[in-house]
Amino acid sequence: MHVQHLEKRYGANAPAIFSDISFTINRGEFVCMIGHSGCGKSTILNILAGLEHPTTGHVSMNGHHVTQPGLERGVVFQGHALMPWLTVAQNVALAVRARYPGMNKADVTQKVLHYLTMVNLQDAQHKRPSELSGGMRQRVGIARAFSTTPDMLLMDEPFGALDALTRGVIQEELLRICAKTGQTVFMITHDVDEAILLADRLILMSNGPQAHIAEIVENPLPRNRVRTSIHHQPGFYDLRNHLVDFLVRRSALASQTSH
Ligand SMILES: Nc1ncnc2c1ncn2[C@@H]1O[C@H](COP(=O)(O)OP(=O)(O)OP(=O)(O)O)[C@@H](O)[C@H]1O
Repeated sequence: MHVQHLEKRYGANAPAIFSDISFTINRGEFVCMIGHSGCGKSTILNILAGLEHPTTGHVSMNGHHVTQPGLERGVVFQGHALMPWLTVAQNVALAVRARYPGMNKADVTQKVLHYLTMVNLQDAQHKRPSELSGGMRQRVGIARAFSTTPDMLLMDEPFGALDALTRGVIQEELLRICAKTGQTVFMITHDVDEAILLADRLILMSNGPQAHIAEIVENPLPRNRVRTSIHHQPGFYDLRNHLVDFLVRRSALASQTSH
């Protein structure tokens, strides 16, 4: 996916929320975007999803301009966006059938159960979203996105509402899936440790308004990262300090110098 010179303004005379946002996401790569609230991360993700349009600039994937949502791009939102009248299993099945129209019923059911088990919701498959906690609903949204095996997974703070234990399990599952399938991912997170564990590359945004990309950092830690031992790996604390220092100090400086 190529992202070129994105700028977003709400109103002709309004200041840009962000400008000149350009980056590439290579096939099989896991890219995280980090930045303070309001710098436009969700808006950028929505543009990559085709749900919003930039004021200027464009996004292309597999040689086509992204202008609308597509099944080859799976989105996990902060809010889960489930159909309230369908059960958990039916919500996931709906997505699987949309993505694979010819798949037989038994295969759909098996796929649904596989991804619900991944997020530990196999026992809740016949419940409706209103009967679930917020974290459980979020896990259904994650299972639904994974179940469609999209070319690119777009995730806007997908684990923010989860308890630490579930979060860890799903992070590890995500790493496993990515290693196995070469899944391409663009993810927004506020969590520095999560970004270091998951991302091959980190895009650091300056503060808004008129936010821009302050820095793109390659993760120097090798790809076989493991959550429980990553902090013992050489280079972990250097990277962590660099990111925390950016968020605490340099993100605001980067924004001032751009004005
Ligand atoms: N429809 C809209 N009209 C006007 N301003 C908007 C609209 N949507 C978003 N904004 C503004 O654009 C800016 C960026 O919003 P966005 O949600 O993309 O930021 P974010 O970095 O994802 O924040 P957070 O981390 O809090 O989710 C904010 O200042 C927001 O108020």
